[in-house]
Amino acid sequence: MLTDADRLALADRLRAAERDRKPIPPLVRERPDLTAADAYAIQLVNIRRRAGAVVGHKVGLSSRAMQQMMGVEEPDYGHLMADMRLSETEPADPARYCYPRVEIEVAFLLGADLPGADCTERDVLAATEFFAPSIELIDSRIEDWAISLADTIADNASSAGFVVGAGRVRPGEIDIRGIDAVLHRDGEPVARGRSDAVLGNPVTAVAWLARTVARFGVRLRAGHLVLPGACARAVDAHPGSVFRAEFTGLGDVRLSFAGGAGC
Ligand SMILES: C[C@H](O)CC(=O)C(=O)O
Repeated sequence: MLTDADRLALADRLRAAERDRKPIPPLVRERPDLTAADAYAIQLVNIRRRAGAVVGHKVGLSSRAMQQMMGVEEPDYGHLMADMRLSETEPADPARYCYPRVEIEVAFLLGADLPGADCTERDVLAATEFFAPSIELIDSRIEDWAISLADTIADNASSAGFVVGAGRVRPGEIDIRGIDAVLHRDGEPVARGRSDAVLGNPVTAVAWLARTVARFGVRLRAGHLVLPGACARAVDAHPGSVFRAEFTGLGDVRLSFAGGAGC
């Protein structure tokens, strides 16, 4: 376990990397003793420093496709902040990111608080008001995406932004395990997946999240958004990229990037 001062120093480095868009070497290279508990504490230091509200949470690395892509074997979570919300109509500025990638996810919009340590899949379905189509923009403040589990946890689960499409479907109106999703970049299909790629059922990922955040004194609240994890590989975004994702039964969602230079 790191000391509070060690954690603060690593949080400072990640914060500067994000602010200056200058990625840093993996934290575990310098601190091989960095644990997941240290990393969540570092994540929280930087979340508390940010202006604006927490509007939800994300689960990362909950599908085999993403675990294989990142070389990490277990899920983690991060915070979604109000200023991470992107627009379907306003292009995102690629210069704000280091190595932006786009993922397709079925979003959960919570209509009631979830229980913590005992949360079940039944609780998740009861508390979910709507499912919606979404895209998560992930980014790494660690050089070349060379992340270990602890690196990505400390770096807010590599989250950078999200956009939710207009479609809204209530649980009970759709088989949440059988939603097919396809991501198009510049008109070409570049990734496909099915919602059950996420831990067999995205509802399972949200129940896992509720139980896991409870260990850190956090609850998933009514009005919050939960992204349960990508159901397909993430795809690189470039200046000028235009993405559209289609979800059977849920509708579509778009995200585009302005032209210009990233870091
Ligand atoms: C590295 C990211 O957490 C991946 C992610 O967002 C996902 O798997 O979903």
